Amino acid sequence: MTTSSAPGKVYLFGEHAVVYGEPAVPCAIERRARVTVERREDERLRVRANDLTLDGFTVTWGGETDTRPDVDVPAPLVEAATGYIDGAIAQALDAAGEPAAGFDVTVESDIPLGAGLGSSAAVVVAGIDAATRELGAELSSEELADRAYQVEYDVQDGQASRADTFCSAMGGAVRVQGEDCRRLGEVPTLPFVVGYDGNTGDTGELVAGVRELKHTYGFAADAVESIGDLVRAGEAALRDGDVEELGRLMDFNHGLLSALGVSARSLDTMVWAAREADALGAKLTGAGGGGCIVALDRTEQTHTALEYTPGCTDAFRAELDTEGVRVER
Ligand SMILES: Nc1ncnc2c1ncn2[C@@H]1O[C@H](COP(=O)(O)OP(=O)(O)O)[C@@H](O)[C@H]1O
Ligand SMILES: C[C@@](O)(CCOP(=O)(O)O)CC(=O)O
Ligand SMILES: [Mg+2]
Repeated sequence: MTTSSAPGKVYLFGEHAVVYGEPAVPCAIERRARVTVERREDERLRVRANDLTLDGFTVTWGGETDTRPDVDVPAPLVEAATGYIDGAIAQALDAAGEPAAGFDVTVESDIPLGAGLGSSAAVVVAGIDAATRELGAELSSEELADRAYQVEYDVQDGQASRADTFCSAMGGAVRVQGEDCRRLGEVPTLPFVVGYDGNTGDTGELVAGVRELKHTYGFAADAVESIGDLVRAGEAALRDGDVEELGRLMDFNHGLLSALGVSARSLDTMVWAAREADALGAKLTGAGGGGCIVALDRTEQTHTALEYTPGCTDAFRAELDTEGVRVER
C-alpha cells in the first residue's frame, strides 16, 4: 500500500491566457490531495473518494466486465473516479512497463473540488506517484508533472496548460509558458487569503468560452495578450519583492478575466469585499465561473470581511507550500 500527496494552488496571475502560450505564475498552497493505492489480485479498479466537502462514494469498474455502474453520487466525483484516476493509473502502468494491474484507490482531499484550487491536478499527480511506487518504480517530479499534464489534457478535451500539474508536482511558486516550466527561486512572503463561494466552474466549458471570444473579437485576443504583459510586469515585481505592485496587478488581472466572461457575481462580490477591506489586490483563481478568489492581505481584515460576505461559504489563509508531491508512507 502506498500513499502520496500533492498540493493545490492559487494563481497569482495568468490563468486562461496560459492556455494560449502566455506566461502564468501559480503558487502551491498548503492544502493537499492524498491518494492511497493498493494492488489487487484482479485487474479491476476500485475507487473510494472521500472529499471533505462531500460525503464520498465507492465505485468499482474495469476488468472483464467493463460496465459503468449506476450510482447516485455527484457527477464530478464519478468523473474523477473514472477520468482522472483512470488516466493516472494508465500513466503509472506505462511508466512502470506493466501491461495491466488492478488497484484499490482511496482519494482524500482538503482542496475544494472544481473551485480553481487545482484539485484535479493534485489528485492526478499524487495518483501517478502512488501507483508508480506501488508497482516498484519511481518517477522524477518533472516526469510526474509531464504525465499528469497528459491526463489533464485528455480529460479536459485537449484544452489544458502545464501550469496546474507542474505546480502541484514541484511545489512553491512556478512560472509556466507553453512547455517551459520552471520553479521560481526567492519570492517575497505572499499573504494569500482565499474566499470560496461553495460553487464549481466547469474548466473545459470556461476554457472553450474564452477560445470562442478570442476567435470572434480581436479585442478579446488583445485581452489575452494583455494578461501576458501583466504577468511579465508581475515577474519583475516578484524579483523586486514589491508586494503592493503584485496586488495592483492582481486587480488588473481580475478585470481582464471578467471581460473574458469567466467571473461570476459571487466571485466579484468576494473580490470587492476584499478590496473594501484594504486587501493589496484580489482576483478570481483558476478557471472561474464559481469557486475561489485569492487576495493579498498582511492583516486579518480581508479574512474577517470575507467571513461576513453573503455568498462566501469559507475563507482561509493559504500558506505557500514549498513542497510538491511527496510519498506519505
Ligand atoms: N477529492 C476528490 N476526489 C475525487 N475526485 C476529485 C477530488 N478532487 C478533485 N477531483 C476531480 O477533479 C475535478 C475538478 O477539477 P477541475 O474542474 O479542473 O477544478 P479544480 O482543478 O480547480 O479543482 C473534479 O470534478 C473531480 O473529477
Ligand atoms: C483555466 C486554466 O488556465 C486553469 C484552470 O485551473 P483550475 O482547474 O480551475 O484550478 C486552464 C489550464 O491552464 O489548463
Ligand atoms: Mg483543474
